Amino acid sequence: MALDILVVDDEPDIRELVAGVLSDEGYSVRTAETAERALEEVRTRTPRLVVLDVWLQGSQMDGLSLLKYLKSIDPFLPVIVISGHGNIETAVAAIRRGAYDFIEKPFKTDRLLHLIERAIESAALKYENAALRNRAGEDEHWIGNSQAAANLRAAIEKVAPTNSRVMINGPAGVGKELAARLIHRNSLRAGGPFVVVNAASIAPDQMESALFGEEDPQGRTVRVGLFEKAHNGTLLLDEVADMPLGTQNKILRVLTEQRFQRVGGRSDVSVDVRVMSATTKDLKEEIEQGNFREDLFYRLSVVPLRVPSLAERRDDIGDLVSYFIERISDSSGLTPRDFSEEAMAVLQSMDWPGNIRQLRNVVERILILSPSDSSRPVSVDELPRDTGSGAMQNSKGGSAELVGLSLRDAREQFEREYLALQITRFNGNISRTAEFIGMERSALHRKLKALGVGSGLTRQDG
Ligand SMILES: Nc1ncnc2c1ncn2[C@@H]1O[C@H](COP(=O)(O)OP(=O)(O)OP(=O)(O)O)[C@@H](O)[C@H]1O
Repeated sequence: MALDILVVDDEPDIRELVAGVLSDEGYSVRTAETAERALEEVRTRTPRLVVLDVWLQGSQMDGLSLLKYLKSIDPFLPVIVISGHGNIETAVAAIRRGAYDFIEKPFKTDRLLHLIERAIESAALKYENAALRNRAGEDEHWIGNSQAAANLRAAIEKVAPTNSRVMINGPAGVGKELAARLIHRNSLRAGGPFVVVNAASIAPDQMESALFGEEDPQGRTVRVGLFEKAHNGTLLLDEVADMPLGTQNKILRVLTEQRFQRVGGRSDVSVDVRVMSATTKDLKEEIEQGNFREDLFYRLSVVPLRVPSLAERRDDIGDLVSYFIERISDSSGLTPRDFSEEAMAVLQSMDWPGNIRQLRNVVERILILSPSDSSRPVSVDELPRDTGSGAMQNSKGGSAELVGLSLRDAREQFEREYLALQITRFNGNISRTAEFIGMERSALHRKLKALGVGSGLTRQDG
């Protein structure tokens, strides 16, 4: 996708020369002869780079003020200042106000092109770092060789280069956002931005301003919207079912016309954005209940993709665990450890309601809690018993650890847990416990002793 550059210069020769050279290099170029005209162009769409002559004849607003304004709407927007001979002081002032660099007239076009490349690279790094900071710890690799994972990977590769709108459905933490990211990375828009908006985390009355940006009564941009930030790239509408109905209308319009107006604005902003959506909800049901527009659903769901839950692809758990061990130990310096066969068997028998995100958290927690000198494999005892949402219960509702044990050991373990629970429940009273479980008091005593249960629990014996 051609990068969008705005050239602001009052001298037609320079404007045309620079625009011509940049077009030849494959950039998409807009020009403005005054600061006011530049503002209009920026209003139509925020460019990816601005070449600005700060000495603008015939403009009401001076070049430095224009620069200040550009920086206020996007602090990372690279601006290269052209300065006339003898204007070095102004150029230095421009750098202080956030310009990337300056170039003095007359200049060699090669040098300008070189500067532009460097400025775009440096801005891309800044955007990327900001995105990384927002998403610290996120991975980019698609792990999984199960049939379900392989099918999905094939679908991702197929749909990526098509530019079609994709609707990704699946339970929480299953990798929907990662799937969208991979589609973007494998698409023709890979060089453009990938922007995510989570509809569930934005207040409904802020949604339109977040998506479409905002203008003040003078028509100046006070907020650049996410649609505009995603120009030439991809916008993921995450938790799209939570989008307010009013906003759904407006999105529908953008999808049809690829243009919109900022909140409070009058002029049209035109963008080229591939829109993808993700949802944990059944949108057909949401449509029936009147929460989601059917026409929008069909627009968004040109290609539907379903990401299966982790419980539907247990074969991937081993690979995912190894992957997370490597990633987490690399990024945080924790000592990597293997998992014992029994511990792996336990992980593979869990329900994982929080899916891959939960598995990753469990691995991380185990590595953090590992003794610093431990090189032995992670044992069943080290697995967290409760992960906040009952994950360590397997699908049959049984105790997870039992899966890794022989029948004899499992029976013993079960008896131990069962009796400890009953004794706690009867407040340490052996007689009541014995009566409830249907055992002789003396037999229960013997059993508890043999299993090593109850010494601290038997507070009263009635
Ligand atoms: N196939 C995979 N291989 C490696 N890591 C994965 C895979 N799928 C998901 N992950 C990781 O699991 C975590 C959760 O994934 P992601 O945020 O994409 O899920 P989600 O379905 O979008 O969740 P939510 O519905 O809560 O937004 C992330 O750290 C992601 O990198």
